[in-house]
Amino acid sequence: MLIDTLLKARWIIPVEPDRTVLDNHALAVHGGRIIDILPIPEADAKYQAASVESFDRHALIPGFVNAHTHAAMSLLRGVADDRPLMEWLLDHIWPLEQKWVSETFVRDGTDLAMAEMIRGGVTCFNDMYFFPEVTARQAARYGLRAVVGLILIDFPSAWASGPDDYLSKGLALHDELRHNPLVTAAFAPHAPYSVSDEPLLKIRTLAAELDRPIHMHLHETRDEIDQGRQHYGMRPMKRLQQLDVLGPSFVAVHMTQLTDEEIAQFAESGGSVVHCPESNLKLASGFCPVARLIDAGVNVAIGTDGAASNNDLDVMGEMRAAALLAKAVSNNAAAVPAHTALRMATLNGAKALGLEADIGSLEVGKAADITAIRLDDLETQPLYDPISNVVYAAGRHQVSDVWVAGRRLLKNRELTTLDIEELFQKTAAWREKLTSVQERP
Ligand SMILES: CSC[C@H]1O[C@@H](n2cnc3c(O)ncnc32)[C@H](O)[C@@H]1O
Ligand SMILES: [Zn+2]
Repeated sequence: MLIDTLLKARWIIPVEPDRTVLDNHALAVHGGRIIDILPIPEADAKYQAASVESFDRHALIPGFVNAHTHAAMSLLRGVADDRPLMEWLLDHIWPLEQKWVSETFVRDGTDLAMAEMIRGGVTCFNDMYFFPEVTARQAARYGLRAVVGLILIDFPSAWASGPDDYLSKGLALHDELRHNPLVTAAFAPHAPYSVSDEPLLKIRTLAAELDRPIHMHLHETRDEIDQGRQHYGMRPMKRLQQLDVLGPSFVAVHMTQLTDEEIAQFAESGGSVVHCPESNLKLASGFCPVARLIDAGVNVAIGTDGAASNNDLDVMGEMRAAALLAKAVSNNAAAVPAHTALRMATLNGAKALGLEADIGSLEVGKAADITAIRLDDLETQPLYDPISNVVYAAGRHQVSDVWVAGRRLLKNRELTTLDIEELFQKTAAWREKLTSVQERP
């Protein structure tokens, strides 16, 4: 049988259904999907392929899913380090965004972020930022899978004049994306302290009607809980419960402040949590109780948050940090073992975004969203257990190749769709602009 591509690999780590690692197997890819997984000799006998590639020192794994980011904020990397969330946001980031965010800012920032993510093995990102139609257009243009946030925040921005305008622009974008094979939409109300009840109720209804996830920052810091108590007389999660916003399509980002009762209630709701360990550490927001959430049955995925709070978009780094932190926080070295961490960074992200039928694991019928990781480097030798080395030893510099829907976006560490020199030039120009403007009397 003639197919598009045969990818032969020393190891294939499918993630689903279990911890199995396939030795010397091949992935048969046709029409952007995995149509077969079989031992190399059988693959050679069964398929003729337009392209045959051998990854004899590599593991092929499902592409990473960055389940929470603000891609365009890569242009703000390092502008306001070493501050707690509210000071960072209110005194630095929001004033900068009010001044600089535009269609071109989002285009150039998203391109930079996508280049970084592709080189880090990410094949899908869940974004929340202004001008989401620009993020959607750039993702489709350069071949990365994305879920773009139909954002809503109570205050006006360069993108929308107020809650109703955010909603109508979001709905128009959702309509535009209906038949897009790579880019879909999720409702993205910013946070409990920045979105009032009325728009939240509208989002609840629309999300149910259109069968879209609701992606929101929640219980990020102690300040957020205190503010919720003062303004609404209750903790933010309770308010969302009362508004009936929680449910299986709800994606709560951060969740560092949780009582045992809230963990049980969130598990009962069927929602997902996106854990962003490095952003939580850097902003000193707190620790997400990942092991307790997983024990309660919650689907926990992994996100980087934006490059202004992290300051990178390295999902492999987050995956490792998530595994290590979970052990320290739960005082249990067995918490979040390597395969669980890998699953959080792939399949659980896909589940949170409602994309698990299509991506998140290497299975027949799923899209060919694949990442190749070199395991013959100094840093990844000796090798006893490929999953251990992928999670605990390898880093994003070992990512050699990346495919999304069968299209190769990274070839032996070279980006195939984005021009790196152009990215450097545009990024330098933004840095110049942001730093050269001084207030004159
Ligand atoms: C409405 S667009 C998204 C909005 O979120 C801001 N943001 C970035 N990181 C965080 C975070 O960790 N917590 C809360 N808000 C964050 C970003 O600057 C945009 O204004
Ligand atoms: Zn965020």
